[in-house]
Amino acid sequence: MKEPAATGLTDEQAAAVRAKVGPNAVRSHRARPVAVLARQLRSPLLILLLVAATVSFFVGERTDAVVIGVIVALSVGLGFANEYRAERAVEALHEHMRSRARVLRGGTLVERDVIDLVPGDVVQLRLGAVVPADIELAEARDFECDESVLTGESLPVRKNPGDTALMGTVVTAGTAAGTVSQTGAGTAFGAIAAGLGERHAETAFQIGLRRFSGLLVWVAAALTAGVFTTNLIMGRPLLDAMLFSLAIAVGVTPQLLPVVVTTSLATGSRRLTRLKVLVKRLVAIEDLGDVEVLFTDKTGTLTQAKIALRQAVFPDGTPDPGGADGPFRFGVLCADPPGSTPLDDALHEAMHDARAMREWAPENCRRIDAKPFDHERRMASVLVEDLAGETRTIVKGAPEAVLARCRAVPEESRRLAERLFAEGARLVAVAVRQGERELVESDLDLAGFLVFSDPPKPGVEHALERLAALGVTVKILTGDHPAVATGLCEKIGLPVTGVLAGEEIERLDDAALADALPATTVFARVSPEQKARIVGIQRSGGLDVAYLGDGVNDALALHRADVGISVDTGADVARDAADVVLLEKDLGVLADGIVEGRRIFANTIKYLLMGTASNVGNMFSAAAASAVLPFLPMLPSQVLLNNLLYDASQLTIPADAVDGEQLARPARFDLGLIRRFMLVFGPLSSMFDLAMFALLLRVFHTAPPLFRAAWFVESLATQTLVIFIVRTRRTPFWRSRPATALVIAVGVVVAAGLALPYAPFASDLGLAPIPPAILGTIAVVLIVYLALVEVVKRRFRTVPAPRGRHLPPHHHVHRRATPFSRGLRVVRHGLARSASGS
Ligand SMILES: Nc1ncnc2c1ncn2[C@@H]1O[C@H](COP(=O)(O)OP(=O)(O)OP(=O)(O)O)[C@@H](O)[C@H]1O
Ligand SMILES: [Mg+2]
Repeated sequence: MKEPAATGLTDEQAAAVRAKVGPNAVRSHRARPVAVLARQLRSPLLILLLVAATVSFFVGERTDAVVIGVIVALSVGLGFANEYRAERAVEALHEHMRSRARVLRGGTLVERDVIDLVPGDVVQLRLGAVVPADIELAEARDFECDESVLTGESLPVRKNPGDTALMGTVVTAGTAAGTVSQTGAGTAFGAIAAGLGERHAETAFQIGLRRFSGLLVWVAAALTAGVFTTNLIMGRPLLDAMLFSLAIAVGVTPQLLPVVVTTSLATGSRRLTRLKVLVKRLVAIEDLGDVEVLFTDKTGTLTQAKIALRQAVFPDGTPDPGGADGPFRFGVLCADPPGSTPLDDALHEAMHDARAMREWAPENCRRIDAKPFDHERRMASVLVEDLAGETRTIVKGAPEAVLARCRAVPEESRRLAERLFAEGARLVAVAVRQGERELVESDLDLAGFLVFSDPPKPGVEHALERLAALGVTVKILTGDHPAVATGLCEKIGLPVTGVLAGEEIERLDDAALADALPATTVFARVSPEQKARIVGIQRSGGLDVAYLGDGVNDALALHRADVGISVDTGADVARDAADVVLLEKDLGVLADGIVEGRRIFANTIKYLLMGTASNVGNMFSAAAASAVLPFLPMLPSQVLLNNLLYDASQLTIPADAVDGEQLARPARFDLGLIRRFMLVFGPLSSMFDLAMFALLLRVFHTAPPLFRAAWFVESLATQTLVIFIVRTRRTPFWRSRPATALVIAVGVVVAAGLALPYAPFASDLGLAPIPPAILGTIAVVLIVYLALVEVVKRRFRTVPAPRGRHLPPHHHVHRRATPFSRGLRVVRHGLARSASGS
């Protein structure tokens, strides 16, 4: 077996093992061009079409077959380019967000990317961390893991030395260390993640989209079969009938749908990055848009987190000048090293400022023992020995916790604490016990209080107003005192309907707590577990819950929330637990993120409504016309070209602007609405097409090339221009301004369609130039059609979105798997290292 766990592996040994067993990854996030291309070609329709075109090239119409080939290649290229770009965006996100484990390498504790772990590595685990591999525990102190991601069991499981902490589970209590026994795909977690496939999780929205595509597949199948048989009955050549019906089927199916969704998400993530919001998984943007309740911690979100020591006072309230026996000195002696907690940092800062006038120096005291600050106990204590050899336990922490351990607390000190709390100060009590040789935290003497200030952040009021306007309820979960939290709420204009303190929450069972949630704005003096419990109970009530926090004490709640949001400068367990990382801790950018999520949703719906309303209608008309006309209303290649141009005009929809009123509430996918939309607007647009046919045949007596050219232009113009009406619920539609990109794209496409019949290669496409009289007719038909859609769309105005939980299955596995994915860069790095190691 391997050498003792105490020193772990060296980096070279680890690299050698890794060369053999591979990285600790459960999936890969590399954008692979071949895979993306394969996805574009996966459609059986396209393959059938290409086969038919090839056959026709050899036995029949050569130009038509070539044109079909070119158009199919163009649309595959279009889909490929867009989807590949989106995949690259995902890849870039991953490279931003590596997660690190604490591992012993060559006897020293270092941080390494989780995917670099190998069997034999000795790893340390702490509260809130995701277990980075299967780890056989050598030591464990009060250690518990939440294994629900593997077992579904939500109660934490106790782990003792000899047990295995399982990859992907979350440490809910205690600390532990042990040796990695299995990594990556060899773990249970790896097996589950692998079973879900390489690609990211489908959101509820994407599931809805898939159902919707399923619906269209049926429409397409029915249409194709119908068109094919009628065309055969009408005596058209088999190959023509086949090509035509396949082209219609291609026209009906929204091939670009997946592309539009991923492009929307990628565009959204780029915009958010500019706003200093990083999303770890693209789909998290959509989750952001659904947020209904936001829990947030207090420090740094609502306050400036510029915590400064305002004053130190003796128990009777007189100021401490900073002498050797005052609370200030004791507080400094009890502070954890810089960087541990904001309060201690403020103490270090204050000491630095006041250094010159001190007759004592902390260096003159020797630290014999220490219990660092812990969010559960809300206290820190040390045992120190001064130059004279005198020993002293110093305890500092939340006044409730410290005063409970003092032997006699004067009534005036309690009143003093109450008063300071009411003023909104962050307050810490300091108490000492002299003479003992070991650390004793009872029968203390109160030395005084340290009063810290942490002013509200400017701009918070405005951010809260925005969130309220977005329908998001904000609640505070803080380890601080209730009076401080409510005082702050008053200052920043957050109406407080109710306050619950940790002790009271402890006494409530889940049902009672669930009942209390709606009326409670402030949860104070809550422990890390309580934060997570509150988030969990709020979620089980059916609302989408986000949690914003940056401390070690926030990690559990971040894991539990639908959307975990942390801050770049926060504790690393918090950052690892989050889906969204803010580069600046600011509620305002969060509102931007929520808006972005909803914008993407709204734009995708636009694309769907467009596809069903006009595209399907057009294809339907073509099918119907082929049954009554003596010739094909459009050649198969023209159907495809028409569809390609239409698709191209739709590609800018992800960048379109969305009306404010549509962003005000989270929206839910409503298949019913889309179906109704299709049933009303499909026939409506077909009616106009059929009227156009009648005019072309009866009034203008057109020959096939002119007939096809006229209808090509009319159908392209109606189906693309209608976007300006469908994209907004406002009437008249011009009260909503579309994005310039959309206007340009649609304009260019319509112009191109209009120009085609006059192009030198028009006859190759089977089109003839359109005379002015027919152009005029097209314009009239177009205007009447658009006007009618404008009127009818009002009927679709208010459809209350169904609410309720919608997170798809395996959401948590996908989310937990994010850090364990391997990208190009990381793999190369690993190879380079193992090469140099050998
Ligand atoms: N370094 C420290 N030493 C002693 N006591 C501390 C220290 N840091 C915090 N406390 C006490 O513990 C309480 C809870 O702090 P904690 O950091 O758990 O709150 P929190 O939930 O992070 O608060 P917030 O919501 O404001 O971020 C504080 O109000 C304070 O009384
Ligand atoms: Mg905090």
